[in-house]
Amino acid sequence: MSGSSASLQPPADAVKPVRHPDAPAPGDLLGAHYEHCFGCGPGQPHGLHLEARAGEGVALTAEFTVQPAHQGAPGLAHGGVLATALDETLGSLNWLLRTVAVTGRLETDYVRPVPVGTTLHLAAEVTAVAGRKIYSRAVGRLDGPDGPVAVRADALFVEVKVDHFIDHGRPEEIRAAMSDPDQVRRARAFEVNP
Ligand SMILES: CCCCCCCCCCCCCCCC(=O)SCCNC(=O)CCNC(=O)[C@H](O)C(C)(C)COP(=O)(O)OP(=O)(O)OC[C@H]1O[C@@H](n2cnc3c(N)ncnc32)[C@H](O)[C@@H]1OP(=O)(O)O
Repeated sequence: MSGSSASLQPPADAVKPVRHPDAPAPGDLLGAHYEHCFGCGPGQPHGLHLEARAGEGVALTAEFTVQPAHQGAPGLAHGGVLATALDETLGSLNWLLRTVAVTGRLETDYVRPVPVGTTLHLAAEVTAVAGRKIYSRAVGRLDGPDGPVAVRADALFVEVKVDHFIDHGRPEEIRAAMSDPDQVRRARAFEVNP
């Protein structure tokens, strides 16, 4: 079962997550954090184009429709693509904390196959925070927000400085992200680690 490994159990000194006062209002779309992100970027032709919407507290919902480009077995979503959808959904939670963080660990359960053409309805929440470590979980359902569970994940994200991307990313993409005219994406990339 996802989340069963010791490193996904919050330590005793973990605290409840605190929604940032400037987090998007419940119901608001979060938008993409980067034009070319495979998970959420509008400029990524075969990407997931996942759309996340803020919920109450440090929780959100997201939707992703499985396209023919996302197949593994004929007519079925590739498991890695489903893990990406979970990862992207969980990663989007960090915007509600106004924290930049990257996935350290992601554990997934695949419960039901997900056919091409299906819209996966995802729901995710941060469960605990301990220093730089952010613990979260997500579930993806078929046929609607209350439909049968297809996938589940537990994750540990680790807070990083923007330098993480500048030090490790390719200069051309970093430059492009820095000059992105989209103000929301720039805010998500650069205004969270003052
Ligand atoms: C200029 C342009 C800007 C653009 C701005 C864009 C902003 C928005 C981008 C977001 C993108 C979203 C997209 C979706 C989310 C991804 O997919 S992110 C991409 C996939 N993830 C990665 O590439 C991460 C690669 N790994 C790393 O860089 C490093 O291992 C990490 C995770 C930063 C940790 O390294 P570190 O900073 O040296 O921290 P470290 O001291 O090792 O660990 C800190 C704590 O975390 C624990 N930990 C670390 N890794 C693990 C693990 N794998 N398992 C368990 N515990 C762990 C450690 O045990 C430690 O615990 P404590 O000792 O404090 O109790």
